[in-house]
Formats: sequence, structure tokens, C-alpha cells
Amino acid sequence: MCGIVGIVGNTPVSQYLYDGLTVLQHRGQDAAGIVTIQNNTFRLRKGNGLVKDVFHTRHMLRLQGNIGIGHIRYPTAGTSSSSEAQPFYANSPFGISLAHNGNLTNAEELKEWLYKEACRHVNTTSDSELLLNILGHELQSIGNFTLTPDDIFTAIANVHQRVRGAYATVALVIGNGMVAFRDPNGIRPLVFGKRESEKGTEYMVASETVALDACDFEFVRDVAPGEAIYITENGQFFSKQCAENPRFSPCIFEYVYFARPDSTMDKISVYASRVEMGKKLGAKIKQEWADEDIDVVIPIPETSCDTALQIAQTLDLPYRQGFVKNRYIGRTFIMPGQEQRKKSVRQKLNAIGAEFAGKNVLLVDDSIVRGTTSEQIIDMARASGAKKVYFASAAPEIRFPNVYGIDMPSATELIAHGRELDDICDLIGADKLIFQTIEDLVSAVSVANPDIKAFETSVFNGQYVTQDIDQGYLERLDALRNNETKETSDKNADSIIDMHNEGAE
Ligand SMILES: O=P(O)(O)OC[C@H]1O[C@H](OP(=O)(O)OP(=O)(O)O)[C@H](O)[C@@H]1O
Ligand SMILES: NC(=O)CC[C@H](N)C(=O)O
Ligand SMILES: [Mg+2]
Repeated sequence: MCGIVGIVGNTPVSQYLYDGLTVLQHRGQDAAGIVTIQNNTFRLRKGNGLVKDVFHTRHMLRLQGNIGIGHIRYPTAGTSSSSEAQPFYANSPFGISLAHNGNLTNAEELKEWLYKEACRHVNTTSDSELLLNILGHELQSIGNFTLTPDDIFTAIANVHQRVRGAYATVALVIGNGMVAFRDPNGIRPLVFGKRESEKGTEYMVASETVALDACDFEFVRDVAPGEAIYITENGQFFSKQCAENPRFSPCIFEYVYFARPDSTMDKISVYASRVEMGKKLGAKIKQEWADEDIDVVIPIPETSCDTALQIAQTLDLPYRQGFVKNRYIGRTFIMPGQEQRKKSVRQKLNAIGAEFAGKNVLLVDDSIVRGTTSEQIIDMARASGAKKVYFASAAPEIRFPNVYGIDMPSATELIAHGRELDDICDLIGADKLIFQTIEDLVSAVSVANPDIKAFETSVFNGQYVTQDIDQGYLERLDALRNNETKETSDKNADSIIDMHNEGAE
């Protein structure tokens, strides 16, 4: 996942963009970037690392201007090279810059089409740079030097025609303003808010509401699937549905793992949905494990805590924090390599021995993906003297790759792929294992917004909402991005020349 922000303000925006990115850091830890516009010139700083490491005072001082966008990256395409950090820049037409959360599923065709038909060269392997150039091509095709809001919306409608996959996007067009749009399935989240100032209304878009809160913007609403909003440089707001057949299918994994609990997206509180997951899973445990003698419920921090507390309440059992999380280690699942992920679990979590000694413990996690966390945690619980270790996952078995912005490209790396419950239980070393059903997960998340009739749930059932994913695509993706290939491609990544990084050391 990545995080995006954008502000059209009446005073300098760089500090707000920085603050917004900082509270979205849980969505990506690999790279960060901000671009602002000052006197019709882009000011860009981007690089690999956390927000606090990429931006120093000298960079912030250079990021002048009252309009800007920002990005934090968790790569799902291309490499981890700093040249693929976002926002991206293209000089034509007007000067445009773009930040993207999601993943395009027809990137190969787009790259070929751009080069052969649109005479546009893309120098990196990033799908987001393709999206920027498609947008550039469509804006250029309008043929007007001064763009009207309708021109912008026509260009976005044409982008929807060409591009497939997931794309919550924010872009700046010099001399015009900021445009933000969401793919016709609304797979990745996008919200916007406003703030009144003495000089008029200021607008902000972001992946999650927590970024609006942190910057004192008042939430207005979600951007609808397929919709675009456009705010001119002088603060006029326009919006339009630009997709012919928008079909709302937000990614359910946002609620399981990605988003912060204090965010609300598509009218669903992430926290409330996690509590609801706990109610459902607690009821299932009560029913199916009536004979098990669980002494205590222990979460695997941090994401599963809200769900685990509810499970403890439903089962009428004590809830104890048996693991302490090292606050200086980031999220392990979104780290780029398996070696790093494995090592980091031990650095990240440590057991409080007395909470396990002589007890039958129920460990709760939000999901089991590669099994990296569960396997090691169960070992730790046993080493601390647990008698029996039961394990519950708030999400169902993850069996299929993700192609919409979560870096799970290879089915064989998923512990539940091609395996049934008992095999998975043996592999992670639990005494007993239970998963939430997909029906219960969907109903837990949709309680707050019954208007959403379908969620993007492909990692659980292999049904891809864009309907363009076949076995051949998944095989190509696996070959391109499995652990081994990624290690090699990331080693070679620095050979890609960094073209536009004004703020680089
Ligand atoms: O089966 P795995 O491949 O290990 O992936 C699943 C684990 O990774 C995530 O935790 P993470 O450390 O990323 O973040 P958290 O602190 O927000 O729980 C998730 O919450 C699970 O604990
Ligand atoms: N997780 C994401 O949203 C990634 C965005 C884009 N596909 C990239 O790899 O940079
Ligand atoms: Mg976790």
C-alpha cells in the first residue's frame, strides 16, 4: 500500500504535507516524497526512507508554495530504487506531477502503447510513471492551452478507458491546479476535506481521514469510485463522475490490516470494523471450540489488538498483553524482503514470560500471510512456558496473490496457498488454528455501510474485480516479483538514473 496527500491552500503547504505523510507512514516505509509549486516551478524532494529521514530542514525550506502533493511508498511494481520514489514528474503538457496508490494490471501494454503510439518514453519500471504519462497524453490530446474543469474531466474519463487496476491518484498541473481521482472500482481509498482560512477555503485529499485530522482539515466525503475532483490553483472546487460503469468494490484488506484504526474510509470506521471482526470470530470460537480450555487471550501487536480484546470479551476470558512491541521497528509485513521480515519479527516482538508460563493461550492476529510472524510468535510462546498455544486469525486463509497494491505477488509464498487448515496449523506449530470465514469478514466490515454490495476480496477467493487477471498474468507476475527475483532486481536498481531529484544529496 502507499499513502497519498494533496493540498491546495492559501499559505505554504509543505509542513502540512509532511504531517499528513507522517500519520500515513503505516501505509509505506520505503520511500517518501513531496512536490510543491512555486512561481510555476515544481519543487521536489523524494528519496528512500521514512518521512522523518527523507525531509530535513534544508529540504523543507526549498519546498515552497501553497499547493503540493506527497507520497509514501510500499513498492508493488518496479524496484525499490529511489528513482521510483514518488511523486513523478513529466514536463509535458504544462508540467505535471503525480502520486499514486494502487497497482496497474495492464502496465506492460500501457508501456508499449505509450512508446509506440504516444511517443512517450518512461525511464523507470514503475507503473505510477506510466499512469502519469497516460494522464499527460490525455491532457495533451484535449488541445487547449487553458484547461477548463470539463477538459480535465474528459482527460480523466479517457484515463479510465485506457488504464486497468487500482489507482487512487493525486496530480498537480502547473498553471491549473490539483486533480484527484479514484479507479472505477474504488479499490484504494481516497477522502477529501476542507478548511476555512481568512483568504478562503483550502482543500486537502488523502488516503485516510487520519491525515485530514492531523492537518486540521474537516472531512467532507470520500471520493467516489471513478470520480475526479479538481481544485484550481485559486481554490475553486469541481467534481465529476468520470467512469462509465463505476462498481464500488473497496479492498477489504484495508480494514483487516492496512489502515489506521482511527481512520474512517468509505463510511466505515476501521476500528469499529476490527471490533466487529472480533465479535464474529469470538462467536465462532465459542461454537467450535466449546471444549477447549483457553486461559487467556493475547494479541500479536499491533494491528490485532482491537480484535483480540473483543474476542476476549465475547469469550469472557482475560485479555493480556503478552508481547511487547519495539516501537522503533516498523511494520514487518510491508518490509521489502523475506530475510528482513524474518529477522525483524524477533526484533519487533518480545514475550513477557509470566503471561505464558503454565497457561493455555489463545494468540490472535489480524491475518496470516506468509506465516513469518505466527511461526516465530508461537515458538516464543512455547519458549516462555505456554502449555497449549491456540491461534486465531481475524481474516480468512490468504491463498491468492494480490494485484491491486499489496505486495503479495507469488502464490507459493503464501502459507495457505494450496493448504488446508491442519497443514497450516502444523506448519506454524499451533495446537489448534481457526480462521474467520469470508462471509463473516465481509459482514463485519459492511455493518457500517450496507450500501457497499461487494468488496475486493481476491486474496481470499481468487476473484479479481477488474476481470482481467488470468493464470498467465499471475505466472508472469510471480516470475517478475517473487522473493528471489526481487532481491536481484533491487540490487541492480541503482543503475536506473535518477532523473529529476532536485533535493538529492
Ligand atoms: O504472516 P505474515 O507474513 O507474518 O504477515 C502477517 C503479519 O504481518 C502484519 O504485522 P506487521 O508487523 O506488519 O504490523 P502490525 O504491527 O501493524 O501488526 C500483520 O498484522 C500480521 O501480524
Ligand atoms: N502500494 C502502492 O500503492 C504502490 C504504488 C506503485 N504501484 C508503486 O509500486 O510505487
Ligand atoms: Mg501484525
